Amino acid sequence: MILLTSREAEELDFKVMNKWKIKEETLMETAGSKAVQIIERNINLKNKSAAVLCGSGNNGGDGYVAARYLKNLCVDVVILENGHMEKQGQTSKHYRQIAEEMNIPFVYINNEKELKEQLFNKDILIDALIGSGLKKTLNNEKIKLIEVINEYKGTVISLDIPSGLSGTDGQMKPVCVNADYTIAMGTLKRGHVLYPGVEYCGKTIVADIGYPYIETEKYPVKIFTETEAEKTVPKRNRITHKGKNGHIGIYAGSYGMEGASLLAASGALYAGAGKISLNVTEKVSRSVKGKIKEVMVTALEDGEYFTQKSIEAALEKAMNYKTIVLGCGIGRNEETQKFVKEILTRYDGKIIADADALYAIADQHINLSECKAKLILTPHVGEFSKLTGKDKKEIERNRIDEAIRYAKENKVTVVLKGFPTVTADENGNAFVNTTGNAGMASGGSGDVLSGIIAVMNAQIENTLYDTALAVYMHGKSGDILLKEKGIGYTASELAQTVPYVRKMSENKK
Ligand SMILES: NC(=O)C1=CN([C@@H]2O[C@H](COP(=O)(O)OP(=O)(O)OC[C@H]3O[C@@H](n4cnc5c(N)ncnc54)[C@H](OP(=O)(O)O)[C@@H]3O)[C@@H](O)[C@H]2O)[C@@H](O)CC1
Ligand SMILES: [K+]
Repeated sequence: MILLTSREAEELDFKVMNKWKIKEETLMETAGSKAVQIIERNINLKNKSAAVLCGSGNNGGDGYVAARYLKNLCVDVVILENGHMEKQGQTSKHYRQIAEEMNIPFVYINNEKELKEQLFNKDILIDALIGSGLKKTLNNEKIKLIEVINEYKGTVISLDIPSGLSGTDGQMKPVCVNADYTIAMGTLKRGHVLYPGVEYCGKTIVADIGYPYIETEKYPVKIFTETEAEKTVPKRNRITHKGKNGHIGIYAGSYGMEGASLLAASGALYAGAGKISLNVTEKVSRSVKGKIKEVMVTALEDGEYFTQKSIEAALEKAMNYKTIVLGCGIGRNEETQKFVKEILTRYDGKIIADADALYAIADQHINLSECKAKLILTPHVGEFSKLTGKDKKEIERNRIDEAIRYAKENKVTVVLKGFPTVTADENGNAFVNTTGNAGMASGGSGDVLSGIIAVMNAQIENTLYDTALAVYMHGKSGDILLKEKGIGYTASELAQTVPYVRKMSENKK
């Protein structure tokens, strides 16, 4: 499912009207009627009263149409208006006139007091004040109206996007309607899934208003949905064997951080790896050997952390693997960072570079476009800030575009972890993930993810989809655990829940 900025949404409307000759009247009629169908499915409308607050733009136009369908369902409906109604477009005017001819009452709202009076005793408010046409910061008049809406106790349904919320970056300008439901017209906008916008949308439901999919599928940023997971998840036939399901090589852990290597191995194990080899140093091997029976452990060199001494042995072993995980808990010693640099520049397979490997890339100024390996980088915002030299807040404000830019510039796949996690590839395509929860912000969760990504990349053949699927599964495991146990579930449990998620997606294929 595509995810658009407000500008892209505007551009898509324009294309649909001009190239595909679907008229504005048709789009607005469909938007308003679908909205009421969705409302009817979610709320009992019997004996209910509703106010539809319409602005002067096309969002208000959707509101007039919705008011008509509500009236047809015998809802006691009033239309409230605010804004420069004289600049209303022809299509909105047309639907306004129909509502007038149906004797739906109209009230112009001059100030917040009048809005408060009108909302008194109304069960439902349809917010059609401002949609994706929001420009810059709200004026005082609109801010006060939105504050009244946010004190209102009835059910609030925003058409397209809560008024005051930016569809592009999910920021409030500086306030926005706090909706119970948001009915997104045609497509999701970034503001519906980015923080803090996502907290103000309530339940977001997309109304299909008939955009031709050939036009929409061209947009490069998409949500990785359950449907994508079902289509992408690898399916095994009966004659499979462990060699076919991917031999995963993990180079992880150092003295004191042994657990990271085991968690990456658990991620790979429960995601369904064919074989797993865990490569560590002698001192680490003493504590990890035998901890996971299915994992083969090899000590590449003596000591507490990897150094250049074991590069040749590491590269020789790497020839056996389908994908490699590099970096979880390896530490940030200069010698370890040189070990990372040699692997990245000399190995020509697929590497999932995580945690300390990302620090090595930044500290050793490794030129990623010169690396032979096909790289998947999995930074959280702190690591991404280290890689790019950018401020964390700046990255958070623009996490989708930042991930895409970095992936394109460095010819890598990036998994920018956080809320929401963004998986971007070198061609400028990206998936935004909507599974996962705050319980996953705990030690070891990222190590598990690296293992899952390695397996999905070993079992399917499209890096962007494989990686996005792994991110989806990881988050979904967290969602299952949150429901069953609550916050406090562990990274090990996250790994152990992955088979259930995989089964859910496989069964629906
Ligand atoms: N085009 C189509 O075919 C389709 C479009 N569709 C629908 O149209 C919507 C987009 O419509 P749009 O572009 O007309 O803008 P829209 O969101 O109604 O807001 C404009 C008004 O908001 C106000 N306003 C803005 N900024 C402000 C500020 N800072 N401070 C204060 N006020 C501010 C300003 O009003 P004013 O107060 O100046 O009168 C301005 O006129 C879209 O979300 C979807 O619902 C769908 O039906 C599908 C088909
Ligand atoms: K709205």
